[in-house]
Amino acid sequence: MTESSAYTKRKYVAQEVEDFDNLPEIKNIAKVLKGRGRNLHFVQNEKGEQFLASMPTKFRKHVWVRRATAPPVSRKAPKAKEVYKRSKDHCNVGTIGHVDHGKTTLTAAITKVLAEKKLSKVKTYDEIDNAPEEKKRGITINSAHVEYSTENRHYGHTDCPGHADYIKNMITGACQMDGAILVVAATDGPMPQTREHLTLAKQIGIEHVVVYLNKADVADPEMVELAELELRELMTSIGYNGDEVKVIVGSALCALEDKFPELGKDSIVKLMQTVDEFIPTPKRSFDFPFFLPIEHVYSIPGRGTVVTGSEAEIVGYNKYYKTIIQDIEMFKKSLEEAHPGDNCGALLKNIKRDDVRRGMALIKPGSLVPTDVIKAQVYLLDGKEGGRKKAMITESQGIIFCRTFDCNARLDFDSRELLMPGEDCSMTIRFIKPMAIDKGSRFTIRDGAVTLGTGVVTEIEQPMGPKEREAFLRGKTKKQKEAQQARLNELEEIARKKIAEKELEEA
Ligand SMILES: Nc1nc2c(ncn2[C@@H]2O[C@H](COP(=O)(O)OP(=O)(O)OP(=O)(O)O)[C@@H](O)[C@H]2O)c(=O)[nH]1
Repeated sequence: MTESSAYTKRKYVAQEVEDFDNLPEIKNIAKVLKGRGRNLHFVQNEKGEQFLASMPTKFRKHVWVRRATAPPVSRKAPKAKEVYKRSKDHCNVGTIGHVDHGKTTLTAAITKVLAEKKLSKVKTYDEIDNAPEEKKRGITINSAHVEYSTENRHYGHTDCPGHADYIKNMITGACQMDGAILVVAATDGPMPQTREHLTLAKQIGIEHVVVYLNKADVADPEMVELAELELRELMTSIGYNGDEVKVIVGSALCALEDKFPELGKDSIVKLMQTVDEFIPTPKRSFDFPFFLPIEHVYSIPGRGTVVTGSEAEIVGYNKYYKTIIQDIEMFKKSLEEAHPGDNCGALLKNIKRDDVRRGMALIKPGSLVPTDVIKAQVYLLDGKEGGRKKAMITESQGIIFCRTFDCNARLDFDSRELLMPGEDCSMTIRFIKPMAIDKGSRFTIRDGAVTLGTGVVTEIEQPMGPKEREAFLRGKTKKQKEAQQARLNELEEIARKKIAEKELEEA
């Protein structure tokens, strides 16, 4: 084959990759390419298949693509898409826990063990953690979605990242869960992200957690016992019933490698029996208009029913688009109708990839007016619960995480200036952009790497008018800032004294 014949000219649509938040693996490659005057682009062919290609910085619509990197063109008629059959109740679970404690290994092991009963397709460790399909489509690679069934239920399983840097993705992943499998390595016992993931799971509203005490193949019985004891204590301190929680001891790696069945395969069978028994299928509400929070091309559990051909609106981050739902898929199977709790993807008419971002919501037209002002009841975590030891002062800034969105906001307390750790109060929260949020939504407030508190929306207020918004975004004048700083110093002093007194009392 000559060099020139290795290229094909086709009308591919290319779009530069700009957001690397969920593509850390290619971020460095993109940097190197940039130095050479080339950029990474998502390229889409006539069939809608997407892949990544490096191209000169300038955007071009007609691109030369190496044959090897272009998707193979099948001469056969395309296979009819499998249809999702609703023969069992559907439940969303997932693995949470500290980095390297074995979440992905366990996810792979569950699919392997259930595949022996033809209840799942085997997903290897690499398929889950490397998700080439996801990379190709330019969606998140940090939390992976797999499906499997037991005799009783069909499961959507989200494997969350454990690393502290990816907490944002963990929150999005955990929002989809009706119950969680907490993975703890018996060799380490509970670690910082074990606590953080549990705290966040509790705040998001995950009431049912089953524990898999992993790596029992390399931990001696005393270590396993100690890890279990520490974990039960930790869970109690976070508000779970640590004494009653179900703990399954085993080794995901042994299950994956077909070694020591009593530690491996048998523990996975026991784990899934426990999940079946102790994580109840939530009652789904069909009465509300549909609301699907967007996580790139995936949607996470919503309410109401979505039918293909439905008109819909995309709202959030001060954007509004009208669209039509052309197709719905769940785990690559076609759905006629999406039900609340389905982990589905929707194909939307006349919507460009860049129009939509994580955190927006696909809703029934007119069912929700996005707002930038809400009233909420907020609880400030104390140090023992994974929060800060510091008090929070009115007019503080924070990042609000709600379903799949995160947005900067200002917190103005109602009728007080100080909120001590362990206390709660009502407040008005102003977002920097109108967001898709409704009464009763639960959210988490974070500041950098720390979870500050948790809240629930009590009222949806009218969005700010243009003048109010402009003033809000402009911030305070120099004089106002100086006056505020002086008051802040006074309040911080009061808070310090209060905390010192409390610590003295406790001692
Ligand atoms: N000995 C032993 N090693 C295990 C076991 N389970 C997982 N591992 C190893 O632990 C390491 C981390 O496993 P992962 O499954 O990637 O951990 P993770 O929790 O998914 O990690 P993150 O997704 O990065 O948070 C890998 O080298 C696994 O082979 C086990 O049961 N026994």
